[in-house]
Amino acid sequence: MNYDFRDYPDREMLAMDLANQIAGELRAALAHQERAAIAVPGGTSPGPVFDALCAADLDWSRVDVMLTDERWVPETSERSNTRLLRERLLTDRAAAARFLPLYAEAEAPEGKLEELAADIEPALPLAVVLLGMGADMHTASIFPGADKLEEALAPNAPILLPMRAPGAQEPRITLSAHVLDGALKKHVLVYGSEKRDVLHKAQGLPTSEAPVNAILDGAVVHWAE
Ligand SMILES: O=C1O[C@H](COP(=O)(O)O)[C@@H](O)[C@H](O)[C@H]1O
Repeated sequence: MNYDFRDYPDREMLAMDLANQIAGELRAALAHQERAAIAVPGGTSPGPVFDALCAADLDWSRVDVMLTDERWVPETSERSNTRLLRERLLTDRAAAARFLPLYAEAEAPEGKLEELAADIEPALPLAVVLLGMGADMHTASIFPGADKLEEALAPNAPILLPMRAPGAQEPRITLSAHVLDGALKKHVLVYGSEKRDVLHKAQGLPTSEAPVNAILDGAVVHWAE
């Protein structure tokens, strides 16, 4: 597994620097293609990166923004990744971007998979992906022990999968590993010594135990305490 590990003095510097890198990569993609797609995580880590990225000076009207994964909850829920995205990324200059949702009102993700994937397919491959990682080595909503883990890691996986896992409070929907790994530029955001050690321990483990390994090759890991 070959990835670049960047260690920052603090989270604020990481957020500014990472947002600048991503903005540069989106600009570069837009210089030679009509549209560029970016997938970003939810959870507790990416908010400050979104706060910096939303002000980036680039042609957001040609950018497709999607989540790497979503919890199957409405936007009114505090746990909605879409809500975080709308509040912290799809604002300021980035309000001009096109949002491709991973949630639609339905009891369970299964009923909406095809509809949601149909909108995402023309936007692929991703120009940029930003991923998070849980302390259990999950990334996006590809969890160890999940019901559709093997399918999500398969090279011929569909774009989207529903996912239920012991480590997840609610049903999830996730981009598959090959869609995430197929991004031209891959970034992983990790805070704190516990997750740094977890990432280190993931080295050499099979992707079934450490799903994050499925996307690490060629990625840049951005870390701050
Ligand atoms: O549930 C999720 O968790 C991961 C990690 O989140 P964090 O709060 O530990 O940063 C996140 O990357 C994913 O998008 C989210 O749905």
